[in-house]
Amino acid sequence: MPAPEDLEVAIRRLDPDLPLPSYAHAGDAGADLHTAIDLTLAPGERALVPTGIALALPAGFVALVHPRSGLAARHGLSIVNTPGTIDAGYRGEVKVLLINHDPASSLELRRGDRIAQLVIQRYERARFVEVDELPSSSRGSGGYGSTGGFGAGGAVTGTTAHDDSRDGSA
Ligand SMILES: O=c1ccn([C@H]2C[C@H](O)[C@@H](COP(=O)(O)OP(=O)(O)OP(=O)(O)O)O2)c(=O)[nH]1
Ligand SMILES: [Mg+2]
Repeated sequence: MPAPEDLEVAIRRLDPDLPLPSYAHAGDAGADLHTAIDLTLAPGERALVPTGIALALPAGFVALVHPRSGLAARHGLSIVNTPGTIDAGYRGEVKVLLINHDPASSLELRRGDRIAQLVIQRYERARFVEVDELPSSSRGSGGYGSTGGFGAGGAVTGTTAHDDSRDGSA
């Protein structure tokens, strides 16, 4: 049931037999997206899955493609590029880059299954202003566990983390 304050978003159904994205409950942030195809994902396999819709978001809005937590918890299904970014100017089919993270089980999805959810939100465009020095802050360049985690872990160091030597804080 649309509320008067709902944002109007133009949508094209590229697949006339699939339902439009819909919110399961009032107050939900995510509208569920459906797969337009049957597919089976082997353990570790990924696939770019069509949803049968195309959008024209109003200027200043973005749609983010998020995983559904139930499928993630039960089957290890996620999205490789989570959250996927649907730009306001994009007019092509919305697709979902699914991945089966389960180490042992294949996952079968049927056309029409709800595979992901679309969260539409406002965004800011930045004007990047180059400076020689950034304003100081209490965090500074501390990150990657600098405030402590669980167990004995401290800040992450080594080649997989950000190389601090490039920002002068090493
Ligand atoms: O999960 C996604 C992510 C993106 N897109 C579409 C809409 C988006 O506007 C476009 C480009 O996405 P992105 O900018 O993330 O990809 P890119 O690799 O940077 O491609 P491009 O060079 O086209 O910007 O692809 C999807 O349909 N699903
Ligand atoms: Mg891009």
